[in-house]
Amino acid sequence: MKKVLTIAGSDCSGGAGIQADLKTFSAHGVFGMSVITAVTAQNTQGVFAVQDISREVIAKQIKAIFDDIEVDGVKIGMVSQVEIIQTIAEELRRYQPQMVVLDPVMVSKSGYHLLNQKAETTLVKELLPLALVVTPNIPEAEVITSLRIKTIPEMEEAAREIYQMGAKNVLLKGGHLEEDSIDVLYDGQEFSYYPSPRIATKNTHGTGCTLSSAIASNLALGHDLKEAIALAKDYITVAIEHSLAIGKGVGPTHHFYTLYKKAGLIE
Ligand SMILES: Nc1ncnc2c1ncn2[C@@H]1O[C@H](COP(=O)(O)OP(=O)(O)O)[C@@H](O)[C@H]1O
Ligand SMILES: Cc1ncc(COP(=O)(O)O)c(N)n1
Repeated sequence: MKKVLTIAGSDCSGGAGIQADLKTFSAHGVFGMSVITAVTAQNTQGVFAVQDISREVIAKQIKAIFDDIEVDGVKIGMVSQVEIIQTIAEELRRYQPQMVVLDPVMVSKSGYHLLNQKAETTLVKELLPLALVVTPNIPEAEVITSLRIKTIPEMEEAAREIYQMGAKNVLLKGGHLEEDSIDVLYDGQEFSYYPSPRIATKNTHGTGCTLSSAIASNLALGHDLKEAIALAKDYITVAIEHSLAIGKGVGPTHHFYTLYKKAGLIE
């Protein structure tokens, strides 16, 4: 069985972060592992508190996994602050995993800064070069590049800029566009496009976490990057189509729709 690791924050309400990542890994038939960087108190309505985990304990979690287990894929999500980013970067430089997907989580859908703003440049400097692909959403790409992004050509321009900052591949996600939800990949040579019609739902809590974990799973399973992204895009589209009206705010996506359907557990 392939083994995939998420390095991210805990979302107690189960829609985003570590919890979304582990559900995504399970739905892909890979063995999920987690290094927890922070514990958040959040739900579908907002983020109410964050307790960062100490850099020592983060480093020891990474060491405990890599010293013992062969890791086939890594996804990085919420990393909070400068010291935590430096610790993760140091450990990854030591163990050198090849299949790293970096989701540069900055602000929650409810507007809470999950990444200290002082750490934005550290994230780019330290983690971007270690990743095979970085998956910013439009607001994150705007922070990284200082560009304003509203159209596909503007997404292409931003993806080029992020590539020039040291990313091997840039997948700029289009969930925040007004029209269809088109994700744009730039590999330094050409653009590839992953379109889907916009699904009319407010329940998109954890979509970015889920997409990056699905890409990491597909890479671990042996797919090349373009294939891994295409399959992950299909997975997130089904997960949003069947998203769950749980809680009073922005509900989570459905990780197991296809599996449950095949098993006859849902109509
Ligand atoms: N309403 C929607 N309909 C269809 N796809 C969507 C929708 N919202 C987001 N997506 C897709 O979900 C994934 C996550 O995108 P996005 O919402 O931009 O990321 P984030 O959760 O980091 O803000 C992308 O593949 C995007 O195209
Ligand atoms: C612990 C944690 N990590 C990440 C997100 C971003 O979630 P989204 O994918 O909805 O932007 C979150 N809300 N909480």
